[in-house]
Amino acid sequence: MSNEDHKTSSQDNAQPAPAIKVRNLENRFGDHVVHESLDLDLLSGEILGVVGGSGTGKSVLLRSIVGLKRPNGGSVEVLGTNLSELNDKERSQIERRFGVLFQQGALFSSLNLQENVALPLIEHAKLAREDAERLARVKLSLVGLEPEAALQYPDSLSGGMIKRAALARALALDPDILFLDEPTAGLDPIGAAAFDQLLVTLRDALGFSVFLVTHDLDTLYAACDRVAVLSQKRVLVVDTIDNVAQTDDEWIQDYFHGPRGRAAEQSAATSSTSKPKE
Ligand SMILES: Nc1ncnc2c1ncn2[C@@H]1O[C@H](COP(=O)(O)OP(=O)(O)OP(=O)(O)O)[C@@H](O)[C@H]1O
Repeated sequence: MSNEDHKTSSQDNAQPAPAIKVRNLENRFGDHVVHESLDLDLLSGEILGVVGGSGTGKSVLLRSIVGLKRPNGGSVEVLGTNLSELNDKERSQIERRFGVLFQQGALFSSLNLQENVALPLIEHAKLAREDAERLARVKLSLVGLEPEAALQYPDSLSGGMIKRAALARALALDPDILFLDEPTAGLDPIGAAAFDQLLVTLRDALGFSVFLVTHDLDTLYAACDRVAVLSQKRVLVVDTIDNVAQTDDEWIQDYFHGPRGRAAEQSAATSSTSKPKE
């Protein structure tokens, strides 16, 4: 079944152009085909959760959209522009509209937090160091870090603080689209829930779109407007979580209706604060 078959009825009504439109995507490494005829839209302003079994190509999909892997076929349109038709300069202009947070956080350990967040502002926005660091402190407070954290180094911080700082850096250039690869991996459940809530709050306030690769069922329930499941080299289904969970597929049934899935569903049902707006 294609993505088109799974559109919710609200999507059939007038919708803004998708932030990202992936069509017929193919990715392979040698003979190993990872994606084939993969279609997916990231709707403007939505938080889309991308899930699938290990090795189904979630990270490769993210990397091929943000320009870290050139697809072997198909097209990726970002904000109405087909990436394959751009020269290097045009492409880097589009890529500046992306914020990316990888699983490891990837902060520079030799720089304190404000220097880490200031770096893209100095390198890409060409701000003077003092202005960049002032703006970096604003970004750090936006993600809920206290002013004292600005001068701390990554090694002295908790996992949750590092994720927040990495998020502040991903937001440094006011991106239109935020890409997150397993943002809650390694966080305790309370830290992970706080991160999910922060993501929803920032999306509501700033209006960016979010492409979020995750294994975290709680994140899917708490933060995602829609969920895309990767399987058999393509997107098997993309829809609201409730509709996805009803899809007749062995992996989906195990994932959503196994013990962890039931616990996440129950926790989402009893939570009064974390559900994003439809
Ligand atoms: N640079 C690479 N060279 C060769 N094969 C690769 C490379 N990157 C990824 N792959 C392969 O592509 C497939 C998809 O990898 P990917 O990391 O996207 O999976 P994933 O769905 O994100 O998995 P996980 O949930 O375990 O992180 C895997 O079989 C992986 O081994």
